[in-house]
Amino acid sequence: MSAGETQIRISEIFGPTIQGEGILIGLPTVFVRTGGCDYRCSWCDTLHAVASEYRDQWLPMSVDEIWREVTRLSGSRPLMVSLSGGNPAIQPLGALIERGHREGYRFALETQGSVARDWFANLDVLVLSPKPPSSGMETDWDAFDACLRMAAEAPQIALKIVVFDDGDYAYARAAAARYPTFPVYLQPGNHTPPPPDDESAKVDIDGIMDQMLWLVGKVTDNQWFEARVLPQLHVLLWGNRRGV
Ligand SMILES: C[S@@+](CC[C@H](N)C(=O)[O-])C[C@H]1O[C@@H](n2cnc3c(N)ncnc32)[C@H](O)[C@@H]1O
Ligand SMILES: Nc1nc2[nH]cc(C(=O)O)c2c(=O)[nH]1
Ligand code: SF4
Ligand SMILES: [Mg+2]
Repeated sequence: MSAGETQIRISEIFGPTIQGEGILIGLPTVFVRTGGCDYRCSWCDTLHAVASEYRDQWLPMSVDEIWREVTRLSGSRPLMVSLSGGNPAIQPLGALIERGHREGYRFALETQGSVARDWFANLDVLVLSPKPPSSGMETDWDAFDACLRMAAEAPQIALKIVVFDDGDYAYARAAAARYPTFPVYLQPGNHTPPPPDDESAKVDIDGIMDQMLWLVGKVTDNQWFEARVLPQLHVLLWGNRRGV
């Protein structure tokens, strides 16, 4: 590593798998998951990339090192790279995106919208996932708007909102009404998120299906015809396993 070279805190890099959520669902993707988050959602399904007790599992990596792993996993064939976390926006990812773009890769970023970066402008897809009341977090809409301003040039912007209950549903409707031009994806909450130390933790698929049916009933009963309701496909396929 040369002096001053950018280091990015990485929790895991995995794939190719399919994108299991939201606007890119089904698309072959390599995931680059950064470590660390400025939020602590009560139901976070990725605590191994959030909680400070897992910090020693996060490796500082250079753009070169990350890129070598992405190209190894993808067989050097350009595909969609999803930057997730934790909150990937708290890491310096601009140079990584530039590097990948030079080789024809595309980049999507998943973030809660609490931290805006100028390099959002270079993303191909920005997925903003503001957190509803059941998460225990409060949305700073000024910060959220700043993220949108930074990404004004990004070709695709989508909202993805997790819904566990009526309060979350009302929040999702209000958030969507604030940003009527963006597609909105509603995602049923997984109420059995994996404990970080137990990769084989059981998932309650029947419960998630019930949640999905309830959510579909809500949008159809309320005639919210712009909303799209999608489950976490990777959870249906592989349960609470990590790295899929
Ligand atoms: C783990 S987060 C990482 C990126 C970023 N911190 C965020 O929250 O958008 C990726 C996505 O998973 C969703 N998610 C987290 N825990 C979940 C759960 N228990 N059930 C359903 N979706 C969940 C988040 O809302 C977010 O849309
Ligand atoms: N297949 C798959 N799709 C995903 N979509 C969002 C994910 C995430 O954890 O950010 C995720 C993930 O971990 N795996
Ligand atoms: S913002 Fe995302 S990564 Fe952070 S705690 Fe919430 S769901 Fe987990
Ligand atoms: Mg996940």
